[in-house]
Amino acid sequence: MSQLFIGLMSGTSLDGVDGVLAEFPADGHDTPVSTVATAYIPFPAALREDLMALQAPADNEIHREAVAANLIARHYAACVAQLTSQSGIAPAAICAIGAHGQTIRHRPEAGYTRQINNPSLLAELSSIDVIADFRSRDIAAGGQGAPLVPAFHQAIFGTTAETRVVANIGGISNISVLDHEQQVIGFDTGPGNVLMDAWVARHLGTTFDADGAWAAGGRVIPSLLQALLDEAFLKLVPPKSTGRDLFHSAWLEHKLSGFADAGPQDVQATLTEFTAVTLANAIADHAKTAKAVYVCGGGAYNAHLMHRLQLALTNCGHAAQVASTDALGVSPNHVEALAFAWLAYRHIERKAGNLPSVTGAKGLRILGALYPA
Ligand SMILES: Nc1ncnc2c1ncn2[C@@H]1O[C@H](COP(=O)(O)OP(=O)(O)OP(=O)(O)O)[C@@H](O)[C@H]1O
Ligand SMILES: CC(=O)N[C@H]1[C@@H]2OC[C@@H](O2)[C@@H](O)[C@@H]1O[C@H](C)C(=O)O
Repeated sequence: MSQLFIGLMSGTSLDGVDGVLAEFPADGHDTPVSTVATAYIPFPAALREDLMALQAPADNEIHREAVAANLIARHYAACVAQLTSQSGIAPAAICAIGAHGQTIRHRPEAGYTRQINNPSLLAELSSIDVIADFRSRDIAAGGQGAPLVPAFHQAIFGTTAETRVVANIGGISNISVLDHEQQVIGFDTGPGNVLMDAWVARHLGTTFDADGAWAAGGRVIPSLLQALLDEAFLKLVPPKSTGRDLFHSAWLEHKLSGFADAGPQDVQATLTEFTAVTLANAIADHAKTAKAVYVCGGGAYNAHLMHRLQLALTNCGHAAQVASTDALGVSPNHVEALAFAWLAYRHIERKAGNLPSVTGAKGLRILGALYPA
């Protein structure tokens, strides 16, 4: 007998919610995990704008946050409905939903992080137990509350055969260094797609640079790349995490002052390089013996970025080969949602979901709170 869980993730790209319905062992072991169904519900443009506005302090936030949280819960419920109808599995057969919520503020140094959602409404609409608010307990224990996926990466991708890195390139990027001879290292490396998406929206009116084709036709501006790399967060020693709180449009505007003559396509090439170089530097500093870097998140579909990441690693004198998590049998699109299904499974099993070596928490903690169906 196995246990079924749903994982729902909507990340810093603010594009929509990824869902997976997955099967975990009945005995509490981490593997085997198998994906039964997947779904993706894009957010309408108006919700994306509301979520973007909530990333920064402004008027009447409590009301706007609550309204957006209800809408998030309704989109989450639509994603769950798609998973159950696609698979033909009844809600009553599903143990729980792990729902990440939408990050609108991440301030571990101030003692909080906020992932908006209405888990009660989601439980009401789906008739399935919901586990939510995964990050707060780790922060209560002195941790960053992020990144959380390294524990899951270790559980399903860890091996004694090689040291490997899993790099998640979503809105923000993070890495997990999986070396069976030492504790997992994991931290946010800086921007993933967030700056590239903002630049492309402004100049092409699209939500992202498909396959990195626009960036591939531009030239990297070395002095601008240096200006971007001159950021205190990048020099911090882990544990560390970040978000739109730091890497927002105003941050980019500030860096671009003095580059008024730079062509937009060259800026895009430089922003893509910035993501590749910050990832490569983090891997070179913390995963010297890694043989392979497996990329997940939407950035895995940016062919130009993948190519630049490989080049940046080679330029650092690193021998690792870059591939996507498809090579490990999990589609890059589904890794994060699967991680939140796994975190819900861990909660129900009353097992810890955090890694103190990654987040800096005082100890292992069971993550999340349960909202009964
Ligand atoms: N074909 C593609 N070409 C280029 N970029 C792509 C492509 N497909 C997806 N992306 C990028 O991936 C982003 C979405 O990635 P993802 O779904 O991993 O983000 P997320 O869940 O918000 O991430 P996180 O929570 O890790 O920050 C898009 O905004 C886009 O920039
Ligand atoms: C606060 C927050 O939402 N952080 C996200 C974000 O997106 C990527 C990176 O920054 C990571 O720290 C985290 O997400 C993944 C799922 C994590 O916790 O591992």
